[in-house]
This record gives sequence, C-alpha cells and structure tokens, in this order.
Amino acid sequence: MAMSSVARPRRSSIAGKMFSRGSNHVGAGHRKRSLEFYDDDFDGCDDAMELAQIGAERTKNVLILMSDTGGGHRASAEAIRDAFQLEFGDQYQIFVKDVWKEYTGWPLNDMEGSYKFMVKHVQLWNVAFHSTSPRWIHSLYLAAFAAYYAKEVEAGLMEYKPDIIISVHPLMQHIPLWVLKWQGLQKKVIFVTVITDLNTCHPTWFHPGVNRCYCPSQEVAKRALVDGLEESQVRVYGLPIRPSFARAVLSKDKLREELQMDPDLPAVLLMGGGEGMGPVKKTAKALGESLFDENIRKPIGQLIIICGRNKKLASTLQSAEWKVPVKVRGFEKQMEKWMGACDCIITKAGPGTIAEALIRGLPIILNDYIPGQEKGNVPYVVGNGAGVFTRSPKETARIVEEWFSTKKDELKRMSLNALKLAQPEAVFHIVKDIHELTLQRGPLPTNIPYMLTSSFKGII
Ligand SMILES: CCCCC/C=C\C/C=C\CCCCCCCC(=O)OC[C@H](CO[C@@H]1O[C@H](CO)[C@H](O)[C@H](O)[C@H]1O)OC(=O)CCCCCCC/C=C\C/C=C\CCCCC
Ligand SMILES: O=c1ccn([C@@H]2O[C@H](COP(=O)(O)OP(=O)(O)O)[C@@H](O)[C@H]2O)c(=O)[nH]1
Repeated sequence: MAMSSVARPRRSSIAGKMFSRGSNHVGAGHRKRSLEFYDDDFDGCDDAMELAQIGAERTKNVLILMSDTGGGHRASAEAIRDAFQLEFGDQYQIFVKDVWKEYTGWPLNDMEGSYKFMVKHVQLWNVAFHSTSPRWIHSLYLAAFAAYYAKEVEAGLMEYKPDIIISVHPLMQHIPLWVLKWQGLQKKVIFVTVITDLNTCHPTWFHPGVNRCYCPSQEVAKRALVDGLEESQVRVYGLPIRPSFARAVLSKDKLREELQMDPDLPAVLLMGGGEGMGPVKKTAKALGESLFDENIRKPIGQLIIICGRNKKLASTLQSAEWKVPVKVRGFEKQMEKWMGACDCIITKAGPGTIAEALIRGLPIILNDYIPGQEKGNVPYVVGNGAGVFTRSPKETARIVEEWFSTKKDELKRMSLNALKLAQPEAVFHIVKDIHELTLQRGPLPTNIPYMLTSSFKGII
C-alpha cells in the first residue's frame, strides 16, 4: 500500500557531514552551503518519516536526470513525471533535476551555455558530435569527469535518495552509473534511459549497464542492439510526450476562441524548438506576403509564431507590421493548445516538437536541423509522408500557400499520415514498465543505503 503523506527526500547525517566539507570546484560551493543549513532543518522530519514507513510500502523516490540543452529533455522529463502522478499517485515521488548544474563545476554545470554556443557555430557541433561518437573516446572523457566530480555527483544523488534513476539525457548515463557502482548500489537502484532522439542519436545514449533503454523508434532500437545492448534491455514505445497532449479532448473552434485567433482562416504554426532556433524571422516575413491574396486584397491564412526563450526574436517580430493576422508569443506552457488550434507546423527538426505535432495530426515543414542527432529526423518525417523538408523560407511560404488554397488534399493526406505515426500513449507504457521493474525487485529496503565513498580516485 502506498504511503499517503507527501514525503520529502531524506537527508542523512552522513550527507550532513559530507556537505560540510570544503570544495575546490567552481560552482559547487554555494549549493553545498545552502544544503548544510537545510540538512539541520529536516533531521527531525526524517526520523518521523522513517517511523511512518514501518509496515507500509514506502513512497519510492524517482530522480529524473535532465538538462536544458534545448527544450526537449525537460519536456520529456515532465511528461514522465506527470504520467507517474496520473497512473500511480503518491506511490512515487518524482524529482526532475539537472544534478550536474546544481552540484558540479565547469564545464558540466553549464552544458546549456556550451551547447547553445556550439549549435550557433554549427560546424563546431558537427565535429564535437562525430568526434566523440566512438565509445573509447566518450568513455575516456566521461570517466575523467566522473573521477573529478564523483563526490559532487554522489552528493546530488544522496540528496534525493533515488530508488529509481531515469536519465533523459545523452550525457547522464556513465557518471551516475559509475557512482552507483562505486557505492555498491548497482543492484539496489533501478537505472533506466529514456532516449529523446528519433533516429541518428549519439552513442552516449547506449550504456550496457542500464536496466532498461526505452527507444522512441525501431531505428533507435536497432542502433542500441548494434551498440551492445541486449534485447531484454530494449523497449520501443515511442517518445514520451506530456499527457496533456494525449489525454485532452480539444475542439479546434473552442481553442481558437480561447486563444483569440481568427475562427475561420486556416492557421500555420511557426517555431524553432525551446530556444526559437532556425530561420524563423525570414520565414515569418515570407509567410506574411504569401498568405495575403493580392487579387482579392484579403488574407488566406493566419500565422502563429512561438519564439520560445528567444526574447530578441519575439520583440523583433512583435514590432513588425503584418498584412495577415499574426500572433507572436514567447515561451508557451500550453503547446498542446496552440498545436490543436493550427492546421500545419513549420519547425526545425526537434524530436519533441515533431512527436507532438504528429499527435495533433499536423503536417510538418522541417526548415532546419542540428547536425548529428537531428539529421535523421528529416527522413523519419518525410519518408513517412508526414511532411516535407526545405531550408528556403520562400519555398516554405509557397508550400503553405498551396496547402491553404489549391492543395488542400495534400494537407489532409499528410495529416492522416502524421496521425498514423503518432504514439500518444508512449509515456504511459514507459512508466508502467518501470513500475513493473520495481515490482520484480520485490519489497524495497526501508531506505537505499547511500553513503560516502572514502576515495573515488583510488578506485578508477
Ligand atoms: C577534435 C575535436 C574534439 C572535440 C571534442 C572535444 C571535447 C568535447 C566537447 C564537447 C562534447 C560534445 C558532446 C557530444 C555528445 C553529445 C551527445 C548529444 O547528442 O547531445 C545532445 C545534447 C542536446 O540534446 C539535444 O537537444 C536538441 C535540442 O536542440 C534536440 O532536442 C536533440 O534531439 C537533443 O539530443 O547535447 C548536449 O547536451 C551537449 C552538451 C555539451 C556539453 C559541452 C561541454 C563542453 C566541455 C567539455 C566536455 C564535457 C562533457 C562532454 C563529454 C564528452 C563525451 C561525449
Ligand atoms: O514556447 C515553447 C517552445 C517549445 N516548447 C517545447 O519544447 C520542446 C522542444 O523540443 P525539441 O526536441 O523539438 O527541440 P529542442 O528545443 O530540444 O531543440 C517541445 O516539447 C516543445 O513543445 C514549449 O513547451 N514552449
């Protein structure tokens, strides 16, 4: 039976001692000091919780490891958290965390910044992605970081005392798995990877030490097997998308009213992932022209532009003049509503946006991709007849104009193909499978015996 009270992560006295040690690593000190204070604060609470758990199957702690390198990893992490809550209520307590950012130092604590810099200089990313693909190369790098930041990562894990660790990031398998091994906790803590790339993903996703590797497509599953994972480790359910996409029954008319859109004109959604990347500005300008019919002096469509966290892009577009109805938005929390209110989408080849658009049956124009992990998403969409690829803003604007006028059949056909590819239930299958894994483990110990390892550097 699940404990009904909401449990906070336990903080042991070992953790308390540990957090009081000094650190030379940049970025880790501040966080540790604040935890030292926090630790004293909650000692009494820990004891009470332990007593309450005697005789009951205690709430299991689930730590989801992610980083805001793009918007997709957080979206998938939150999808898994929400699905756990919907399916299992308070049987699980979920923490979505970037442990690297909170506990370690440079460069692990600023992967967002490094990633943003590298994808802006796209050839740099291309070289970094491909040159780190061989296992011996990335294992070497990651082993070095694991050795250097072992105690910090351990502190991060100890704070949440996870019974289950879920990684939704390509660089978050090796280091925590090493830390668990050093702690002798490999067999006690369940570790699973949920891959958020649809096709040409980086091999760091595939670690043979995981209990499960959830692949979003058969293409990724094949790569996992070639990279040495066993069939028993691999499951293919699809990419986890927030339950609000799968479960909400949305009428387009109502949504348009709620979002103050034109009720009748067909609508195109233009975006560039969480960071508003790709040729959004030029495409918006081209659409502003192509969706205005000069003969009848009327718009034939409306445009929604979601700029994500790209504030500069949003303010530039907000101050522009338009001949057709246009809405320019910043980071939106209810993407399912905007997608539900539109008829097609233009985006860079981000896996999260693609999977969400497929669920809403939106034909997709892919106008860019990040080399490496996003390259394979183009044949995935185009090959399955759910969209087209062009980097030209003018070509994009022409295609949308045709879809809204002379080629409505093509739009309809692609919408049906998109729905065929969609996997709205993926996130529920994933959390149910993880639940099964915990049942197979049998009753959990009262708490997972996380402790301070004396010296990591001697172990490597
Ligand atoms: C001869 C030149 C050698 C160059 C290599 C030198 C040093 C390493 C430098 C950089 C490491 C590059 C890591 C490459 C592996 C990346 C794996 C991967 O797929 O990462 C993707 C994520 C982002 O996720 C994506 O988000 C997208 C959104 O835009 C989209 O949703 C996509 O589908 C998602 O997959 O990328 C990262 O997280 C990159 C983080 C970059 C961290 C850079 C830190 C640089 C400093 C040192 C290296 C530190 C750790 C790297 C360990 C290297 C082992 C791989
Ligand atoms: O304003 C925004 C812009 C994007 N997203 C979400 O951010 C994710 C973007 O992931 P994707 O893999 O497409 O690209 P990334 O941002 O990781 O490059 C998707 O879930 C989007 O719905 C969002 O919630 N609000």
